[in-house]
Amino acid sequence: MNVIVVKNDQEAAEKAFEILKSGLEQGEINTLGLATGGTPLKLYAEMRNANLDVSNVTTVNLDEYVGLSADNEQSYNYYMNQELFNSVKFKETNLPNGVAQDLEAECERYEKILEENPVDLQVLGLGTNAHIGFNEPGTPFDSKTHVVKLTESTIEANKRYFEKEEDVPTHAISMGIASIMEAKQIVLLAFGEAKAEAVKQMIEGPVTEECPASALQNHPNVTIIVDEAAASQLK
Ligand SMILES: N[C@@H]1[C@@H](O)[C@H](O)[C@@H](COP(=O)(O)O)O[C@@H]1O
Repeated sequence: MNVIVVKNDQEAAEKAFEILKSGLEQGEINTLGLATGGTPLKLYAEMRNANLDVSNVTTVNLDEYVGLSADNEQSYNYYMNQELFNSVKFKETNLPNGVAQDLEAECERYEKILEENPVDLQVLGLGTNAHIGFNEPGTPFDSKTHVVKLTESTIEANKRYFEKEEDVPTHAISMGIASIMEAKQIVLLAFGEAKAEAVKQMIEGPVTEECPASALQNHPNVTIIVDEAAASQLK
């Protein structure tokens, strides 16, 4: 794992953007894997301001809440349109459909998209319990796209984006750990004291399904960009 410690989230966004830009310039990125949450916001601002030509690039997102449609402001579909897709024109964009009638069929549909569009560069955030995508502790490392029951700790951490805790969906559709590990290159960002324990376990802890992000220790090309607060528990 290549670990880079930076001063703040702006510096992290610039570093991640450099990696993305050089991959695009070298024609290495046909499919870009994207994440949501607060963490990648400044990276998406860099992308909006850069005049990138991504007209040949397909995107795939990690996850979506079950029960939220694309016009719901809390949905990840809505977030991606607002933060990126309305301004940066990709060839094609993909997210799971959180309001699909048949969720199992939706997972299969999404996994097929991933098979047809192998991810060249995957951007990841990190949950406070070390989840990646919405793969909570205990998720098998061989998991593909699946329906997830969110843990109390994730609902607690994510309620800041909702009016009240009861509004946070209890389930999500997420790319599995195995789906994420298929990416040729991974860039994970994490900021703030609240992520410090998860960062430590991801990098220095044992590789175990109890710590989903520890799977990344087995990936051949991972760059972790953290600010000083998130790095504060590293040896
Ligand atoms: N499913 C998302 C993840 O993809 C995200 O990386 C993480 C961190 O969120 P934030 O960046 O808002 O701290 O939690 C959410 O639950």
